Amino acid sequence: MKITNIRVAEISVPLKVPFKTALRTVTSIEDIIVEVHTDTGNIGYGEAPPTAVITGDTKGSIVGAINDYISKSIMGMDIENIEGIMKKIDRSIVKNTSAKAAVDIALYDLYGQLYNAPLYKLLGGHRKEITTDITISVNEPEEMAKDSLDAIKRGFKTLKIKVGKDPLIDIERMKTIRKAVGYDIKLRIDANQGWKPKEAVRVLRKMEDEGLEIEFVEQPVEAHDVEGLKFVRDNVSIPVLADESVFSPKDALYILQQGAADLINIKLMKTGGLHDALKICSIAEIYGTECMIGCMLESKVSVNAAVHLAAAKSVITKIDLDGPFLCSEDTIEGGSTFEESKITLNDEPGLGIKKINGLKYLD
Ligand SMILES: C[C@H](N)C(=O)N[C@H](CCC(=O)O)C(=O)O
Ligand SMILES: [Mg+2]
Repeated sequence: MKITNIRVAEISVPLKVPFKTALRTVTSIEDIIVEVHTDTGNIGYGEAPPTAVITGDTKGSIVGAINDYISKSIMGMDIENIEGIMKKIDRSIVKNTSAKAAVDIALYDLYGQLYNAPLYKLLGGHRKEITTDITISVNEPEEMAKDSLDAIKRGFKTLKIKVGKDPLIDIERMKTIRKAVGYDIKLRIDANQGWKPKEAVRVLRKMEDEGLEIEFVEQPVEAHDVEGLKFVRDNVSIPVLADESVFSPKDALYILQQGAADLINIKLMKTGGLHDALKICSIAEIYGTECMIGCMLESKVSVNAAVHLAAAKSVITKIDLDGPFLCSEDTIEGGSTFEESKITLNDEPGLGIKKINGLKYLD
């Protein structure tokens, strides 16, 4: 099965409500879709979101990296040699992890098709169903409490609450939400780098003293501030999860060697796809550290790849794959089924994606 063509397209899907974090506000998913075509007529699908504030990747840079560097480096190669292909991609251009992820995902889709097996079975086959949280955007406390109750009505039992805007209001946000939802619902928080280390310790200790039962705090301080992350971890009881601080397997190793986090958030758009995400799983296992699998604002294509990884690997114990639940429409036929908080895998080869509607090709 040899690579004969790589096409890129745009997909646009409005969100149900604006997605707001300490870093940005977004109203629709505007992602790049990749199709890898082969001499056997098979097509592998991938996706990349332009999350400039986190990965540095824009739509233009994703398309340029794929067309001008990645595609050229692997054209004509055999899918059977996935290891060789991944080495070529890695050496074709530095950084550009979202572009690399889109192509990597499409190639793993083809790898599954080549061996007529669903990807999660090739990668480990640990389970067939996973349960995700859903994100509550950062807003005024009352509005967030209402959004939380709405999410619970939709069937979600774990909420990921965005904070990191203003420390005092963040405490108010969590008090109001906990009061509204009670104690049967798990609350995890994501500050998206919004606090300074000492500020984070003050806010989190207050949340502990108030008995708010926070499952973990995600990325309390700036991405580069590993020392600050460790300071937070050493001074609060709430477990600390590293998100923006960990892109590559090397980053994961460094964070764990420094003892700077209790948990690692793996996102395919940070690792450059499944190939390096698998390495983080192995590193985390060696350190006895559990992982979360997360996503950016992605639709069902790349989230499906993350679903397959999560289903394959037992070290991934926390799931934040709510991208498709945030979308107002589903333009993708096939793949895993997203119902309430449950994501169920099917046994179609690869990712099982049949067709993507509404694509605007860029060639
Ligand atoms: C969508 C997911 N639940 C999430 O919250 N991801 C963010 C980054 C999303 C973005 O800004 O595109 C995160 O975990 O930081
Ligand atoms: Mg995060």
